[in-house]
Amino acid sequence: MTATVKIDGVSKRYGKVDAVRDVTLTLEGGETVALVGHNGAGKTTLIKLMLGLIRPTTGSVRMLGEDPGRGDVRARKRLGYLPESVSFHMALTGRETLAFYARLKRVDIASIDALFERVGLAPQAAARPVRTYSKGMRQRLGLAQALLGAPRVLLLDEPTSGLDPALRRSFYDLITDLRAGGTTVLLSSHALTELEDRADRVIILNKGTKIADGTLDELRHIARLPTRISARIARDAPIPAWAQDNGRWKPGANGILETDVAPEDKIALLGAITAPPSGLAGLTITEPTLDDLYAHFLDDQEMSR
Ligand SMILES: Nc1ncnc2c1ncn2[C@@H]1O[C@H](COP(=O)(O)OP(=O)(O)OP(=O)(O)O)[C@@H](O)[C@H]1O
Repeated sequence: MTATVKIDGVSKRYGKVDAVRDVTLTLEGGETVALVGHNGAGKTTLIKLMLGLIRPTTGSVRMLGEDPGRGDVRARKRLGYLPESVSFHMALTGRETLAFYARLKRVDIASIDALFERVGLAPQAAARPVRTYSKGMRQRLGLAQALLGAPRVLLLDEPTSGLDPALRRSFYDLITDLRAGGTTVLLSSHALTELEDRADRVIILNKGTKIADGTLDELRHIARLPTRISARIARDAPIPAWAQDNGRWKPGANGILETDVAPEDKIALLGAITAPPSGLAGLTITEPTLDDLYAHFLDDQEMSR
């Protein structure tokens, strides 16, 4: 993989507000990365720095090897951006809107029909004024705009907010195709649950500082949060020896026994309870979710202040 985005020691200060503080990160080609953080954590500021819309107070930003702040059109063409709230001219049709952005980006207008198809906007819809569009259709048009010129880096700010589940699914299918084609996709979002299976890597920002960066497995490894094991014993089986350890197992609903186990003890415990005769009728293993990890890293940072 090759690095497409390199941010080195970047800070951005607005008056007395440190919107981004000393952030260093690298994104690779073909990687889908989730950028998560509370409101005001600095996500949009970081994206604007990557686009060259604002300049860092200190540090350097390199997008595809170039400084995005130089405003070089060729370099910009290879970046795609979907802002948090897309606002289009309501009187223009979808096709006119996309043609306008294609001209701005100096992209061949002949490519826009394929883009409409790619984001799932029918030709009849493309011929209608944007004011008649639903929120989902506007978001699709926004995505088509971001995809103009087949960017190698795509920066999407809250791309699925307000979309229904079917639209979200088709949105993520598109992201999967882009990832396969080698595009770097950065998704800024609050929707942690839906990102869990979609992002290769998660970056957590808090108050402008990067507090975690890794795959879900890496973050789980660092956080050392316990895994929950829920075991159901077969009704007609005698109570197995392992289930008699009242210090470990707590009774849950419907006769299920539950315990939280530390990462280093998990395999040994699973081996012990599944060894025949286990008496088990069911077993559920729940790893810490992205929500749990997010809360953990935020607490950790607050405690170390
Ligand atoms: N142009 C600006 N002038 C002054 N302060 C700003 C400006 N832009 C952002 N900030 C401040 O910088 C901090 C980070 O804002 P930013 O918009 O980057 O956060 P965010 O993580 O994108 O939040 P949200 O999830 O609410 O969109 C906030 O305290 C915000 O008020």
